[in-house]
Amino acid sequence: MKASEQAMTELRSIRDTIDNLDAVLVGVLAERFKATQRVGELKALNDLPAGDPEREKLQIERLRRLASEAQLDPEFAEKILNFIISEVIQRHERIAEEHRADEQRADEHRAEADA
Ligand SMILES: C=C(O[C@@H]1C=C(C(=O)O)C=C[C@H]1O)C(=O)O
Repeated sequence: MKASEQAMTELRSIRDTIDNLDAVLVGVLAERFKATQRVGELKALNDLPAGDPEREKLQIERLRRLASEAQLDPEFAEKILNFIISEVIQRHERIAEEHRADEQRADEHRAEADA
């Protein structure tokens, strides 16, 4: 096999691995967002704040440690986690707003029924 053919074979094989890993990433992210969706509902139902900076601090410390152990740049790992968490917090704020709007509609209904 020519050197370039060998390189192309290896390139295709590595790209297959990358495609499989991307599929795993999407699956893991989807599971994570399902879990955080439920957290958002629990927070909305119990009037808890969308964000929890204390918890985030511990998560970032832990993720940076895990990243270092896995030879992944901890700065990069922190950036990714912060990006995901800020999306989660926005979603929690939206869930809380929707919950408040539902409550308000229910109050208005009750007031109309009592009138
Ligand atoms: C999911 C939560 O809500 C927010 C999002 C977090 C996350 O995506 O990991 C962590 C803390 C909170 O700011 C939580 O409080 O556990």
